[in-house]
Amino acid sequence: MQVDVIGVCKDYATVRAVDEVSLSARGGEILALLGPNGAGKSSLVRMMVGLTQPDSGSISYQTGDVASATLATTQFGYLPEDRGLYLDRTVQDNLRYIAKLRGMARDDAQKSIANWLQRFDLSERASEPMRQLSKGNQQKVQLIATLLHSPQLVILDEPFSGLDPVNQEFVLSVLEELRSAGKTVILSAHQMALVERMADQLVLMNRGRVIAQGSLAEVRATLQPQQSIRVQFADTIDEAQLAELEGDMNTVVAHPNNTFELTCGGQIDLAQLLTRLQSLAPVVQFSRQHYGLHELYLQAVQA
Ligand SMILES: Nc1ncnc2c1ncn2[C@@H]1O[C@H](COP(=O)(O)OP(=O)(O)OP(=O)(O)O)[C@@H](O)[C@H]1O
Repeated sequence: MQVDVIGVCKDYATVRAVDEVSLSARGGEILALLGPNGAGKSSLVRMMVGLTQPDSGSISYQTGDVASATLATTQFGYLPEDRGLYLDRTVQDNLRYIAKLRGMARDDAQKSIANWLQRFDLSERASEPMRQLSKGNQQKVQLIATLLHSPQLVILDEPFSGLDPVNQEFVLSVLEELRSAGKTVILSAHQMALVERMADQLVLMNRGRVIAQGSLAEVRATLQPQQSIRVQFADTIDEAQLAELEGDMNTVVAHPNNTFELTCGGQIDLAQLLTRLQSLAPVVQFSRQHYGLHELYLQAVQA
């Protein structure tokens, strides 16, 4: 299924929560929404699953040749930010209830529930009230409730929150499995290292707006992060000479062994910089630090 969000805005009383957001999520792809608290991620996903309506713009869904402005409950699974299962009811009762809401036949529901409980290592907890489970295990039951009817579109608001590293890895593998099965996966998350490993498309939001989107390489190109360069000269150099280059640099930090850490803007011409450095003394090492998603994100939202 393809989800197309075009120029969507959403206002609450005094705040524009979502501001002219456009994106396309496709089958067989994981799209990750990233952004600080209050960036508008939950407001956006709530509109994508039809819980609220955009004030302007449009959201449409395409399955094969069939386009629609709405989703049937069987077509999507949604993990809400404020989790919604009944704490006094057992794990099994909760999941049966959700399966019924999703239109599953009793036998299919039972099989799917048993299968997912086993995969999430919760089979033995099936008859316990939700309240007795740890936060992480409650979260796993919520995930099962989202996936048990095998929806084409899976939308997860912070699926990793409350999970320990082992369970985060497990959920990551489940999401990759969904992608391999051709499902459309949209999630919001704060765990950059996990997102960087799995997402095909990133949508970085801040104050309701998209500030960068695309693959990690495309996001990097859009944000043009600062470059951090390490240079080592063969001989001692006159630091005053290096300082003359400082017009181009944000910072120059000296280290032992004629080594310097240079920080400069994203657009600097590295070949030209190297030539200029070589005019000071022979350069024996010249390397650029690789920025991961975490650093890109921090630079972007703190700008
Ligand atoms: N129901 C609501 N009524 C009024 N304001 C709201 C409502 N829901 C969200 N907001 C506001 O809209 C903005 C975006 O909030 P939203 O929850 O979408 O952000 P988020 O990116 O999901 O944040 P978080 O990472 O903290 O979950 C915030 O300023 C928030 O206070």
